[in-house]
Amino acid sequence: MSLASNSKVPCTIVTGFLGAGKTTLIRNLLATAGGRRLALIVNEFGDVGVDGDILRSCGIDSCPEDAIVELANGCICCTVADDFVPALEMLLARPNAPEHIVIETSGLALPKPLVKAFNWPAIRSRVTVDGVIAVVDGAAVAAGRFADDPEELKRQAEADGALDHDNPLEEVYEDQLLCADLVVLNKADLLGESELAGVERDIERTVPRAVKVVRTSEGRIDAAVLLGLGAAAEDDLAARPSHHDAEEEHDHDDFDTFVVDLPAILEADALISKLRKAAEDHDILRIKGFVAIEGKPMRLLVQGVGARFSQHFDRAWAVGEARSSRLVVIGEKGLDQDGIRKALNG
Ligand SMILES: Nc1nc2c(ncn2[C@@H]2O[C@H](COP(=O)(O)OP(=O)(O)OP(=O)(O)O)[C@@H](O)[C@H]2O)c(=O)[nH]1
Repeated sequence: MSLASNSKVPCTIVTGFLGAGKTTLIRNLLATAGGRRLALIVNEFGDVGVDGDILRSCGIDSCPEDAIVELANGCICCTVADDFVPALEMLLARPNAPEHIVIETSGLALPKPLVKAFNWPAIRSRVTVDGVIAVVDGAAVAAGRFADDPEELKRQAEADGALDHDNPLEEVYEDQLLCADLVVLNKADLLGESELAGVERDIERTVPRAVKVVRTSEGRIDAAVLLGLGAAAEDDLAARPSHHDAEEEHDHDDFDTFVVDLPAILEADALISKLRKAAEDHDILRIKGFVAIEGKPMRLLVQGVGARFSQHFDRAWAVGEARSSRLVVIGEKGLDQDGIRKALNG
């Protein structure tokens, strides 16, 4: 490695589909980073910053709150010039410059445009992509979330003879895997050995080059495995094919997001039942946010991935903080916003 590349600040890009466990993995990484001075860029597709809030509340000395930049409301792959590069420059200019920068992309972001940005003159002499880590929701892969729907393909073939209308989820999932230096097969706790082996085969079929796959539960993997891969991915773009290589620009037209503000909640379990039913009825991909329960001093963090929900009180409402309930909903284009709002407000 040359002297110049030695002096570059290594950056790790954490990618992975909606709800795969990126924030959970990064929380764990912060806790095991062993005093290394870190900074974070956290990107959300929906316009309520939930992940940044979760990570800020970790209270880890080596990653103070002001070293965490949140870029909500869209995918950073589309706002590289306006948001991502300025955020990186801002972190590099901090008086206590970070030793390593971790970037959590939104679950719908394509990692390749971000890796490409590391070749921009404004930053190329100062940063390098230490590695792209793709977090995979093992349970979602095993359930066929990212596979083409054979029925739909058949229907389209009969309608217009076209066979190229892939599942849009598959396209995002594959783009993320194809860019990876390390694949973290997460949610292993939800799968048996044969399902895990099946998901591993699926990953190997998708990624033509040899990429290490490690199994995890709750993103528990030592920081030493994640940081220091030394990939310099920005010098190696040709090995990372994307479904969007031929396009100047891409969009995320296949997906929709909106925010639901809820009235006073009396009881958490009843809310979760309602959310689960709405997620099933409307095929919602992701729901997350904070909820105020009447009479409770703590706020409830609600997380839904497909129809799987979890919730816990994550911290007390601060003095003067508005106690409101807001959830981000993400799904494929055509989500029935009115129907979902009605179901949740009813
Ligand atoms: N059972 C199980 N649940 C997990 C695991 N890892 C994460 N989760 C849960 O999955 C949900 C989503 O986890 P996150 O870490 O927020 O996922 P994410 O990839 O950051 O989500 P987005 O940023 O919205 O794309 C949360 O409820 C987590 O507690 C795991 O290994 N096993």
